[in-house]
Amino acid sequence: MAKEFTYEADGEELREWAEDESDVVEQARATLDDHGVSLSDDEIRQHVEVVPSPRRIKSGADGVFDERRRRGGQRAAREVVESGMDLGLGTGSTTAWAVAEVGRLLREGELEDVRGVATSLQSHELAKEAGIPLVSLDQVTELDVTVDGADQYSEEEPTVIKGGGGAHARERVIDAMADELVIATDEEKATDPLDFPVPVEVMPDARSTVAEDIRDLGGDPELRMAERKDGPLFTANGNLVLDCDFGGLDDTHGTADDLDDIPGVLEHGIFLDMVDTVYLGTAEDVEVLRF
Ligand SMILES: O=C(CO)[C@H](O)[C@H](O)COP(=O)(O)O
Repeated sequence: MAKEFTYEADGEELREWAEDESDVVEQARATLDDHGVSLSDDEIRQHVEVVPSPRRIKSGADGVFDERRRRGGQRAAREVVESGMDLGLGTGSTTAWAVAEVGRLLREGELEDVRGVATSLQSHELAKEAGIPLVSLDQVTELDVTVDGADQYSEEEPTVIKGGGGAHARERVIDAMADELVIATDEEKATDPLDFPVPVEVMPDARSTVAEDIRDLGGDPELRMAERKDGPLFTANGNLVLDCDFGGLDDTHGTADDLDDIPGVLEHGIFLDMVDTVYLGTAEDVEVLRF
């Protein structure tokens, strides 16, 4: 978890964040000096909160500190999570705010007896840091709620594309186990038709034949490369990911069925008929859509 300082000076909101508290205090002091405000270190610390660390999140600080994502994730956690629940914890920058918020509510005693099941190592680590008791996926068969994110969202049906973080195989299992699947996302991801390249997890040895089948369907598959490692990205299941650009998805069900039928495809990122509620962070507020 990182640390964030927020303070209002002359009607302006001052914000600083850092991985460590000592760094954020130093940055805050410099910013306050620029605004002619003098606070002691202890006073600064009173304006410091625990926030998700961008370190392990693909979209980095820009994604994590996007106000719309913060708003959508936090509000979803506050409104749907209740004491006693078993909770699926999604992956990505938006759900990171939901996980952090559940942790805060547990620390402050507003929630109790919540157990989380993580959709990825990223959300597992974050939940651990946030103080959410975790159980492994094979210890549960049902969940009350899963709060997950989306790479793109269409109100038609409603449908989401997932897998930008490469966690969509495990996300599908945990999303499907929940009585209620809540998607926390932001207005920029809402579009119709969906045109985000569909992440397809494939058996490593089958990547060429699967790519050929995807081209026959009209898609343009691109092997996802790792960052800070030579070669492709391997998922938590030891597989590869083909990001498949179909242009606009005019027939989402048809494309999903076609991908399901390709031997060697472990999972794709088109999630149909699963979403119950969407928390869409907007510039000023959060739009809640129930299906
Ligand atoms: O599907 C996912 C990971 O596999 C994420 O939920 C999706 O990439 C959205 O992430 P973010 O909220 O950071 O935009």
